[in-house]
Amino acid sequence: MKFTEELWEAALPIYNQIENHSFNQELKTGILPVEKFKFYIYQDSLYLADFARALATAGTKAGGSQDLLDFLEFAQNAILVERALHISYFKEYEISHDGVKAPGCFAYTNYLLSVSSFESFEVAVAGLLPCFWIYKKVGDYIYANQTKPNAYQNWIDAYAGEEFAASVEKALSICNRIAETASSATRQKMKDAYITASRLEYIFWDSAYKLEQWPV
Ligand SMILES: Cc1ncc(CN)c(N)n1
Repeated sequence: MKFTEELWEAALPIYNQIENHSFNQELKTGILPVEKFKFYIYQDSLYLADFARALATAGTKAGGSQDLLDFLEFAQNAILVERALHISYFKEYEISHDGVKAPGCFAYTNYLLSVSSFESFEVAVAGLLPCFWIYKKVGDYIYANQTKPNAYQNWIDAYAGEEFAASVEKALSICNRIAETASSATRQKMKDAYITASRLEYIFWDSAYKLEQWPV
């Protein structure tokens, strides 16, 4: 069994909750209230800036230059490709640029920055993997089951698309390769990091659905 298959099995209950979350169910049928989508897009724009930093930081820990290049390319895509999608939504929905990270976004980005800064390349890669893989799975699921026409079609197409799929395949293959030579203690830490990030993915959707705010 590939290591990533073990990861998938370990976090499957969390993934199922993400797929069934009202945010994704309503995105799928296009009935998600626009104010929740706007909240999500704004939070995600804050998320992507730190996600890119975490990817670049993880890359500096890679043993080989190809892995470094791949992580730098992932970081670049997070800013140039995923952000481009956000920019069009910022215009369409007139989303303003002022605001702070909600608690869910704050927790998730801080985790990614911390795992990429203070853990090994192996653990950092596993901690960053849900950002790729869960989005791909959610994108594919929504694409296959969506109600058409759907107000959120561009978002759905981006994460169910081939360009994103190629990055996900690359991240999965790096993770499998480095897990092969990792000790069992490191593999356990990789699994823990993967599960933590998967939980934070759930929290991020949930935060958007609830329009989560800090206590005042
Ligand atoms: C919260 C979150 N996680 C993952 C992705 C996909 N890179 C994203 N755009 N936002």
